[in-house]
Amino acid sequence: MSGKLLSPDELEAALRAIGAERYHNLHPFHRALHDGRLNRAQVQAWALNRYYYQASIPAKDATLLARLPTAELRREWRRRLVDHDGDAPGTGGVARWLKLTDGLGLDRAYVESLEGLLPATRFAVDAYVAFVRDRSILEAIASSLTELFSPTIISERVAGMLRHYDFITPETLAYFQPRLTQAPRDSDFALAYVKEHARTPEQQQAVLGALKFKCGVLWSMLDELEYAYVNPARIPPGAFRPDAA
Ligand SMILES: O=C(O)c1cc(C(=O)O)c2c(n1)C(=O)C(=O)c1cc(C(=O)O)[nH]c1-2
Repeated sequence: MSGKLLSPDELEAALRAIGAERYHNLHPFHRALHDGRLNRAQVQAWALNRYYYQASIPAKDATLLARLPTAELRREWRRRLVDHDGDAPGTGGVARWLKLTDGLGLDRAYVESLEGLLPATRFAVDAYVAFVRDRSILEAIASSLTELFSPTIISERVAGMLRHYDFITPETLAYFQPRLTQAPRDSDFALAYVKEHARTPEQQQAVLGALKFKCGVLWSMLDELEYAYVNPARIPPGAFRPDAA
């Protein structure tokens, strides 16, 4: 499908419309998480699976960084690596995510081993990393644009989880606070980039397709969490079992 050439602002509106329709804040598992309808084991399963997403983001950003053609772009993108990996042991977003899994009572070595992952988590996250590796730079940058919508979901999540779960504290949710400033900074850059560089109908459709793909990555991770851990729970063989942890 080619379609007509959109103005940069029409392209932005089309991207935002995709988020309004497809972002994972609309998924029933997220609604249940934020509204306090999950038990501790189900929150554990969410955090354990999301760990793989968090831990893979810097690898995804490193593959893109290596392909970026200018120092200016690389300088912008390398900040993301520092945000996630930190610049010393124990710092950065992945380390802060492990504070969440610690706080939920999960064994750190077990989380990091990835042994308890749901198969669909692995498929979805690996597909995202491969997409960013294999597609055009424009599509790779566009696929990060779900972050346009993440500050809203993160604010809802932090407020909702603190209100509803007695096993959640502000310290365990420390991961999310810096994201409220990092995500808008990152997505402002990515949005300006795609608005400037998607100059043909084909490129614009590719950008829109990249965002739809990414929404599907996030959505499908929640689909399997719901299938596996919400009654009637159908946990795949080998995946995290709360009763056995
Ligand atoms: O909590 C969330 O719902 C959420 C969503 C997303 C996203 O929309 O991809 C990211 C994050 N968090 C996040 O913490 C994060 O570091 C991040 C990086 C990226 C990316 O695609 O590069 N997305 C996200």
